[in-house]
Amino acid sequence: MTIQWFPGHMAKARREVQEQLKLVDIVFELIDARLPLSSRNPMIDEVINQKPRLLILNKADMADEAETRKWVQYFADKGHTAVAINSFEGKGLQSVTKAAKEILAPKWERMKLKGMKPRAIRAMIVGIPNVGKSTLINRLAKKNIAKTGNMPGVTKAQQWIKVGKEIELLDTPGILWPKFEDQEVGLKLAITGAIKDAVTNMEDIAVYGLRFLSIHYPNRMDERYGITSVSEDLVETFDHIGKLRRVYGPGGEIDYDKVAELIVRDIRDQHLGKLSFDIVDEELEKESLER
Ligand SMILES: Nc1nc2c(ncn2[C@@H]2O[C@H](COP(=O)(O)OP(=O)(O)OP(=O)(O)O)[C@@H](O)[C@H]2O)c(=O)[nH]1
Repeated sequence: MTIQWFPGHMAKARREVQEQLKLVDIVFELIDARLPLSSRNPMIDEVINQKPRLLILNKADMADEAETRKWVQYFADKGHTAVAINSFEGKGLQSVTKAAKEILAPKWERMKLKGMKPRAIRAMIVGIPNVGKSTLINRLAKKNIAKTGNMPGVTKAQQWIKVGKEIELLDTPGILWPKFEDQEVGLKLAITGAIKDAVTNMEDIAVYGLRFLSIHYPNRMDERYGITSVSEDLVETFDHIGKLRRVYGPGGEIDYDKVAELIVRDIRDQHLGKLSFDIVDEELEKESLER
């Protein structure tokens, strides 16, 4: 689903999430395991405020496993529990319920001491578009009930989905906007397919992808394209890949648009393996320079 994020829509999305937040004990913040920073809503801390939160790194099947492990540790160091899952195949779902119970254990203990009857934990999922919110809801509910997206102007009664005995999940996820201000974040969202191609230039995405690979995954690039770096003259690199993969136009010349598409498709379809585009060590370095 494509959403145009105009200021009015952002304000409405935020209001809706804040209304839903009143109903729940914990927020499941869904992020893309390939982009644990770039796929987060820029205002998320403010929106969620002090509500307990579990970070869920979804699509872990497509991310670099070593990076994902480091990201889970990174968030733990910042005081957030994070789990990595694959909603598509339903892998790691038990870690979600287990972590939610652990996060809320002190509160439940306090309730028990006050003589209150134990009840199910109420949760909701929040995340940017395309991060897998509906897929996860369906997986947790074990049947197809989540609607994709919400319709403007239609107020829908909230429904609770039972997840085992101990968790109740709101059937409508909170959809918040991605980061826009940073061009690199935009390219990262585009290369993973989180942003629709129509709003981004395919050549820019391909060039970004190749440069990223040459820095972080040169061996994978070598295996696929027989090169480990991107030439100063981009035409040279595109010619090389075009010839290698026989991407010719009707006149026998290299078709650069198609070469760009091929590179992006190769990356998205994992022909270069599992890739992460937010790199923990880079982030830690940035943070240490800012200090
Ligand atoms: N490989 C993989 N694909 C996934 C996973 N989770 C979701 N997907 C795919 O990601 C795409 C988006 O999933 P949705 O569940 O529609 O995402 P959403 O966050 O509900 O999207 P919006 O309705 O746009 O807000 C779909 O093609 C899913 O099949 C996962 O863990 N692994």
